Amino acid sequence: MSGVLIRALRRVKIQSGRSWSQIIKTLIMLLKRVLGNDQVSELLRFIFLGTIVETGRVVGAKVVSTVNSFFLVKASFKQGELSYEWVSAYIDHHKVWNRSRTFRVVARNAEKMANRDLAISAVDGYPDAVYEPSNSEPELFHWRGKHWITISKDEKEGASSLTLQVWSRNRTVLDEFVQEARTFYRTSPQPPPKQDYDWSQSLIVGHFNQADFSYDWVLDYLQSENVMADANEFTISTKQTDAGWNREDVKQLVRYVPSSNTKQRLHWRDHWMQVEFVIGYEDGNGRTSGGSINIMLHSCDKAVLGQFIEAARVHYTHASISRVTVHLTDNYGSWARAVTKNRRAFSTLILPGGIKELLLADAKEFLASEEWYTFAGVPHRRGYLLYGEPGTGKSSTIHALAGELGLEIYFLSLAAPGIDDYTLGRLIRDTPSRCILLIEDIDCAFPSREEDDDDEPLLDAKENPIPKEPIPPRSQVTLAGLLNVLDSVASEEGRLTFATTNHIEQLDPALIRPGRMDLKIQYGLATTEQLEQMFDRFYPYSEEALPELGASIGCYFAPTTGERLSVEVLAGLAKAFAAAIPAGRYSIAQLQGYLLSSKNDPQGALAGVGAWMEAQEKEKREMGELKRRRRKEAALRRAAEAAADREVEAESENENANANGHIDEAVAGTTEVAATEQP
Ligand SMILES: Nc1ncnc2c1ncn2[C@@H]1O[C@H](COP(=O)(O)OP(=O)(O)OP(=O)(O)O)[C@@H](O)[C@H]1O
Repeated sequence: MSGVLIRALRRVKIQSGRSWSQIIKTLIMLLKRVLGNDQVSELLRFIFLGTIVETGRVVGAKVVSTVNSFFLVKASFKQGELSYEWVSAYIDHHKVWNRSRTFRVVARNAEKMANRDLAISAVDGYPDAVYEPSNSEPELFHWRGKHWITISKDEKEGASSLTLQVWSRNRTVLDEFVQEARTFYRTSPQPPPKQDYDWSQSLIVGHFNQADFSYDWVLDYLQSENVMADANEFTISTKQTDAGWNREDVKQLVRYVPSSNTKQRLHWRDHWMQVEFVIGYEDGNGRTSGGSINIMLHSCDKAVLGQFIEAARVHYTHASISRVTVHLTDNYGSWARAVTKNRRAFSTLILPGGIKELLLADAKEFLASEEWYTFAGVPHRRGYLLYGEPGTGKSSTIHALAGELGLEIYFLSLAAPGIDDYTLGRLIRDTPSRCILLIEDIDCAFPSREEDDDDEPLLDAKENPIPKEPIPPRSQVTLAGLLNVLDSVASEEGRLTFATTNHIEQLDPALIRPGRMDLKIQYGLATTEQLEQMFDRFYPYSEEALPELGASIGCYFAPTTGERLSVEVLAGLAKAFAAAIPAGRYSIAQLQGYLLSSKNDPQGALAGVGAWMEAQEKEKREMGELKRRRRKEAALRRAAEAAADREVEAESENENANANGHIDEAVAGTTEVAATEQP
């Protein structure tokens, strides 16, 4: 074709100076010649037809779009939006995609699926084949039998979208559709899908940190609600301190603990919620901290979160009636997760007359008189110091009292790692009002404490007393820091502070003055009265006990005759037992250990007590001997080391002196040489 054009152009000669009419004529003539060519005219016909078709298509599309916008209402829903979940769940429920002929086959546990039609369920404990429609073609949905809706889905990893075209001029159909999808989603008994999106814009999200007490309430409550019922990812633990999540298996050896960042759904009082467990890190003592529970409520009513927290708190408090909660610190100076112990009945304490009653009455009176304290301008706090021999019941009293008063214990060891003046202050501020703050072995914290109560000075080979080794400070807490905390405003909120020590004489008087330690109670070794009470407690008599079942609580037999021991015989044995043991010689803990060895044989217990005491005395003597020997060896070693150090020092002094002498001599020699060399 280009050849034809070139030939035609060659025939035309355009000379300068010709008029425009001649040029036009020439061009027309040229055009005629070109058009006269068959190939050119064919080409032009194609161009013309193409233009008509394209124009028709554009006009048609314009008309369709105008008609669409006139007769259709369009809406799109993006993944990550709650509205997308409503519509997705709703159209899944109406099996809109079930007509699809394109599937993605996945392996799932179909038992809990909302749309089970799409699963080939084998019920053999193995995952089922589940058909997920992966339709890119729009589907026509005849909604409510009268409205046509075209639904198309654009599937993209994490960014899918749905587009709806409602065949109606009226937007109210779309409104009704969305409203119905929303209601369906909200009231559906099916759990909503697990979500990774940040929906804090539309839903209420609550974070409960492990360091906060609400964490314990929520954790306890969720356990009781069996929130892990449909979980399938666990960490298996045999530690009793780990929270077990299988409600029926509380006492099982193996515990199922949520794995890191597990998400669960829970239907709570008509609201769905997503519960996420973020597992903390374990410190050197095997305690975890830094974990949290995040709860996303399918509601945007903050009151629902409030109701949930209140329900958790009430449940926790109620459950605590039969147990005592003890909060412990972690390695970073924060309160870590609490442990709970069965409550100890106050009546099981064996203390000399009146002490229990005095303590209980004092604590109750204190807790009940907050107003009076405010009125009198006296800080509302009370300190108790329980001191005395080990194993005499100091800690047991505090635990029993906490159970009796329904208070939680915040246990502080001043020598624990991570506890210094600063963290101590923070810990105290973080405890709630109305609790028991327990500082055990308060004397351990300060350097004044001596390891040994044997005051007899040790002598070296020349009978000179050997100085005692200074004991390094065990705690980073200073006395001033502790006093500050005990006097702080944070301690004035109805807190009972209990401190225990075996060495009251080593405590600074400032620490135990009234106002800091208001009531001091001495715990001594077992008195005759306590011994008798203890025997009674170990071997009670019960009318209800069935002798035919053999020895049991409340029913004992004489090993020789096989006769059941009457209440009078048991009382006589108790008196004889108390009389056989010298008062103020053994602690209740020691005697408890002995009696446990003949739990069902009170006569045997009485008969064997003499031998037991002998063994105790022998052991005590041997222990005393061993301790003295060790101390002596250590002292001699220290003395030998000190002597060796002195020797080394003396030697080095000698060497220095000698070296200085040589240098002086050398210097003198040089002078001499220099003098002789002079001319
Ligand atoms: N007075 C008591 N009444 C009842 N049980 C007691 C008594 N004293 C000791 N026990 C028992 O002895 C064991 C140790 O008691 P506990 O820990 O209360 O003694 P403690 O005085 O606090 O000892 P430590 O000073 O060594 O801490 C516990 O099992 C407790 O049941």
